[in-house]
Amino acid sequence: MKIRDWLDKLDYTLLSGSVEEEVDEVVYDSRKAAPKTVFVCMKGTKRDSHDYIPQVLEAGCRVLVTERPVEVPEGVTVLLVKSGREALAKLSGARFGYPAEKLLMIGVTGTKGKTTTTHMIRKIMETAGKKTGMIGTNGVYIGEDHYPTMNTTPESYDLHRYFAQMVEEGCDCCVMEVSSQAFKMYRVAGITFDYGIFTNISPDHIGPDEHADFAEYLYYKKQIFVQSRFALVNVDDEHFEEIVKDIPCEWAGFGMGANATYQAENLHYVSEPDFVGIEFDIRGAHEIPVRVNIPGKFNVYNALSASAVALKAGVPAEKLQHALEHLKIDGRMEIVYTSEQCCVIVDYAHNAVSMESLLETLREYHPKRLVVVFGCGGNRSKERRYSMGEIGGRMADLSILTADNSRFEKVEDILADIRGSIEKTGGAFLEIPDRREAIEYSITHSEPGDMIAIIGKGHENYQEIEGVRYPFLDRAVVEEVVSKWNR
Ligand SMILES: CC(=O)N[C@H]1[C@@H](OP(=O)(O)OP(=O)(O)OC[C@H]2O[C@@H](n3ccc(=O)[nH]c3=O)[C@H](O)[C@@H]2O)O[C@H](CO)[C@@H](O)[C@@H]1O[C@H](C)C(=O)N[C@@H](C)C(=O)N[C@H](CCC(=O)O)C(=O)O
Ligand SMILES: Nc1ncnc2c1ncn2[C@@H]1O[C@H](COP(=O)(O)OP(=O)(O)OP(=O)(O)O)[C@@H](O)[C@H]1O
Repeated sequence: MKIRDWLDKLDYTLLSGSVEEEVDEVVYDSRKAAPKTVFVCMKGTKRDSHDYIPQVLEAGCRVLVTERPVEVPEGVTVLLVKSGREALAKLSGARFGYPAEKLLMIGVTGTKGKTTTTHMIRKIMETAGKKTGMIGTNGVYIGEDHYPTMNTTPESYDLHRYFAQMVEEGCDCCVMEVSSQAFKMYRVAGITFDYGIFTNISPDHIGPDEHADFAEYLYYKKQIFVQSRFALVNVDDEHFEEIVKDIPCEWAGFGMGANATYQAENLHYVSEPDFVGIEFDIRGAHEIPVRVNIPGKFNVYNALSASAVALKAGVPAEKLQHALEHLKIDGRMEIVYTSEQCCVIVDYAHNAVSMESLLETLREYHPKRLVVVFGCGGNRSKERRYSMGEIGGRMADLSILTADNSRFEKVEDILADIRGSIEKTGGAFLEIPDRREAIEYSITHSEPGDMIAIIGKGHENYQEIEGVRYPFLDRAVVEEVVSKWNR
């Protein structure tokens, strides 16, 4: 392979050397440089990898992609580009033979609901016999294999590597979460999504190393429209008009509003001993009644957009109905136990906005008592402790305060911060610093008809204490407690 073979989508200026140089790999970490690799330099948020060029050349690399002219020994090939990250994305696509073009690509962006919606789409597609790879916060799923990832949307090189693996393993489809940060950092540059979903937007991810302000956050989220053939947009979002302003692709709306092409009507909250979820009718472009096996009004939106994509992709209504009725998503409104006595839900809600919407939606099921077990992470903003404490006190019948990744702080100190705000509300609360004991207490002291929400960690399978991650999975603890308690 010659570097020339990977340059068809790249805008570059050849500063030295030759495009006839032999190559066999693209790398963006100097520690992986070797003979026949192309090293792509970029200015990161912490380091500028142009600084590693001497080590890279030492390791035998002969082709560099740089954002500025650099001094190199004669014969070294230097390709000058505007953005190293964008170049990495384009080169990686070429390196793996553009695997995304061989898959039905579905991208999901938005402040909330990305993980849930991608899981729903995968379940529906697989029920319809379409093998589907998935990439997002919970990791990468290809067939029975699962790979953890550092970011919601991994770096472009890794994305193309996973797409190639999906193609190799016979996937028809790939559904992935696309964070606004991914658009900003060109992780998905050059990819066209057959369907792009915009779930919703609210102020989040604004601050150092993320977005300067809400306008920038919205701008990057809207890139989904630039890169999609067809988009689905939440018509009920507070910012709907801004979202669809100057939208460059074909699109349809989903939501409860009459202007939605995929509209939800006749919504019912179902709470039966063996089924807790939502029922509604999809109206508009189709007329299909569905039952979704996870509770929460916001899951109507997640299920609607997932259904819209599936229906557009030709999935039969009965497959869609079957998939939604038998859903289970790790750590997202996951019903771990349900009986006449109580219903235990594990959810990832870990900030005030998601905690509030979660408790609000669980209230609609009219539980005898709504009990919430939660804590807050250590060495993070204290504001979260005050706001989550206030919401627990105001919206739950009982809050059980406990550990949640205390990191280098004492759990008791974190709980004291939460206590400060919960006390002001007059809401009932208990402090049980050990998370296992807190979960156990919530179940063994339940009253018939209780709904217990264990929140904050969702799918995370560890507790982070003083720099060490100890195995801990809320779901497993609930299952253990319930089996002991039922004996
Ligand atoms: C702020 C940010 O997004 N940073 C991302 C970025 O890292 P960076 O630019 O800071 O990297 P850097 O450490 O400065 O290094 C620059 C370059 O030097 C190279 N290097 C480094 C060391 C060395 O010895 N040799 C070398 O060549 C690195 O490989 C890199 O190419 O590129 C890395 C590789 O792709 C990402 O893992 C990293 O995400 C960090 C971990 C992060 O926290 N990102 C968050 C903000 C994020 O992306 N979040 C969204 C989710 C948001 C949501 O929930 O909606 C996500 O998609 O995960
Ligand atoms: N459509 C939605 N609107 C509002 N809240 C939602 C929605 N879907 C899920 N949630 C709530 O937000 C939490 C996170 O959901 P999910 O993981 O699906 O979103 P995400 O976009 O992937 O979020 P994150 O970027 O934090 O990983 C859920 O646990 C639930 O409490």
